[in-house]
Amino acid sequence: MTTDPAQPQPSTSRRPSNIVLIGLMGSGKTTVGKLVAHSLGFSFIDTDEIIVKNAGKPIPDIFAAEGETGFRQHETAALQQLLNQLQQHAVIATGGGIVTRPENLPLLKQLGYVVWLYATPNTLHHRTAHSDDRPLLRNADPAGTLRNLLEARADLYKLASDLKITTDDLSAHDVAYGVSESVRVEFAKQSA
Ligand SMILES: Nc1ncnc2c1ncn2[C@@H]1O[C@H](COP(=O)(O)OP(=O)(O)OP(=O)(O)O)[C@@H](O)[C@H]1O
Ligand SMILES: O=C(O)C1=C[C@@H](O)[C@@H](O)[C@H](O)C1
Ligand SMILES: [Mg+2]
Repeated sequence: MTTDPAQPQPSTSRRPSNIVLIGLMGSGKTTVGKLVAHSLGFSFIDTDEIIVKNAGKPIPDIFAAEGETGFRQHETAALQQLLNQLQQHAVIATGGGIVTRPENLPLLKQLGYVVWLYATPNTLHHRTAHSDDRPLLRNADPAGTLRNLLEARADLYKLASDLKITTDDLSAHDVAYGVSESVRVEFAKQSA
């Protein structure tokens, strides 16, 4: 388990007891998020699911009809919706591009403790190659796209997160265990 807490740790004393997962497509936010929620007895929320429900159509159709800009507007609205109905004890998986709008970064931290699931583009490519439901990877060079997205977003993930977990050599269950144990310690500190 490789974790990297060596980044500025904002005060979390008044933040809700939620876990927010960020990272590129295929980093495991949805898969790991469900496992963490199950193991901690938390509820599970996925911003991609909220967007699909609100828009009444799947993500590729939203991109086709409204472009990436339209999708990003739905994404910010989903975060605002979550903050307006703020829950405790939830695991919130996000979409891979949630950090690309600067106004989303403070919203993520207001929602909870933010964990960046990191993997190399090669790993991400292997994990996403079987599926066609990610519009940004529907092109001739999805591995190159993932490399470019990592380059463009890495600093944003770092800025937005309280903790980074490198997942390349870990099963989804191992990652979930690492997240659960890290947040147990964090939430115990907060309530001390
Ligand atoms: N640590 C892991 N080891 C092996 N496979 C994994 C791991 N984490 C996730 N996967 C697999 O990778 C695929 C993508 O995972 P998942 O959909 O959870 O990613 P995501 O971060 O939610 O992506 P997106 O940003 O597109 O929503 C799934 O098939 C999942 O089972
Ligand atoms: O990384 C991204 O920009 C995306 C990731 C997915 O979770 C979806 O939110 C959508 O396919 C866009
Ligand atoms: Mg997901």
